Amino acid sequence: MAKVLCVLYPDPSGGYPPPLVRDGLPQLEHYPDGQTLPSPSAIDFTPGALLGSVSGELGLRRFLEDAGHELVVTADKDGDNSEFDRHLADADVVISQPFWPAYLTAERIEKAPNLKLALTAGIGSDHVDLDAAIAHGVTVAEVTYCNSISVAEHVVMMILSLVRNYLPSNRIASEGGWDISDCVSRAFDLEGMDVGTVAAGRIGLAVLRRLAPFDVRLHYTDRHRLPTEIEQELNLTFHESAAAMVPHCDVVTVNAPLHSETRGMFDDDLIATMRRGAYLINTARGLIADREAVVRALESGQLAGYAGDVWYPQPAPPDHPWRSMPNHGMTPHISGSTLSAQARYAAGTREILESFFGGTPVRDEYLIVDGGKLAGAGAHSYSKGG
Ligand SMILES: NC(=O)C1=CN([C@@H]2O[C@H](COP(=O)(O)OP(=O)(O)OC[C@H]3O[C@@H](n4cnc5c(N)ncnc54)[C@H](O)[C@@H]3O)[C@@H](O)[C@H]2O)C=CC1
Repeated sequence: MAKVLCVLYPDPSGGYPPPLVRDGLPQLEHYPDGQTLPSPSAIDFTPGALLGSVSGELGLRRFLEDAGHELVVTADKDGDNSEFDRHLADADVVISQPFWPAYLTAERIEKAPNLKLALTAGIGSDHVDLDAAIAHGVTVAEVTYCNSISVAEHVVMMILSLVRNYLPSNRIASEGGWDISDCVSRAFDLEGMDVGTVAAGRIGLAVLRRLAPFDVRLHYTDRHRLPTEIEQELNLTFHESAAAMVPHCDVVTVNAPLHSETRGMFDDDLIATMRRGAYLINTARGLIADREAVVRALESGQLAGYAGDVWYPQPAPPDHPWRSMPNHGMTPHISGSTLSAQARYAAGTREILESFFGGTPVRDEYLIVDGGKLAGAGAHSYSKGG
């Protein structure tokens, strides 16, 4: 029987469970491109409940224990003496969410001789050293599409928040003020702007689709070009690279995975080629943007705003400069962990575990690494040497 080690974020400060805000969730039929929603044999949780924190256990305990497996759930993931490290030594499966990532470094994979499956309850498996997983025959899988739309909605929210100067204006209202000049001296309409996405995969394309009605000019770059019908439908301008695209944009949104081609992409040099006063929204991964370059660009006014929810490391230390830089709209890593998304990725996690323990193939679109190489969604969207 297997040992499943699951790393989740801590419970709410007010205790678990938090009060239910709404009754149930809307029913979806399938994902926008027709991909089937997660399809485990059953679920042992109420959709809409908080599943991603330690006491939520992704709704997995009954299913795993009934099958005779051991489930260990912890939030204690960093440092050599962490509970994660102690249990990793004999774990068969590690489950982690990108919001509170258990960094599966090459050293940690080395110390986990039984490890066969690293499962991301969410999307984005860069917290796993994929080269080490390839070398050690560890399968890496994630719940592809589970929160792509959640993030796309967040991106649209952040673009509007920055361009319209929403957050400072809300603060002024909350603090009893009525300083209209202070609110509007950084506020613009999005209409007529050039908006570009680095990557037009599930999230990037969903952002483009959601922004089209705002009467903006839409741009994208991706290593896979979109079908001509979609380019025509959304009136998209394709660019060969991010470097070719960003000088033409007022707003840039980053929706690519973190790997060797994207690490540190938004550095001083690339940001210097952006329009003065451009906005950069990064909900992909913190390390795609150079931490200090972003701060410098906001301080000089080269960027009018930066927003996102991804940092490095996570959780970010209290003195991380992105917490205090000017004109930012940062949040903790939350966009892909709405209660709606949690229901999908908890179900998808169970689906992957059912395949893994049942000896049937994990859906190809869920695979990042398998059989000692990049596979499925991983072969499409990642490069080795991340
Ligand atoms: N903030 C959050 O809560 C979340 C963040 N994410 C991040 O967003 C990423 C993308 O997610 P999806 O759109 O669902 O994945 P996806 O696999 O559908 O799309 C990724 C796209 O990136 C493109 N790409 C890869 N390398 C590139 C490069 N060097 N230049 C240009 N394009 C490149 C791929 O061709 C693909 O079209 C994830 O890998 C993850 O890092 C995903 C979900 C939640």
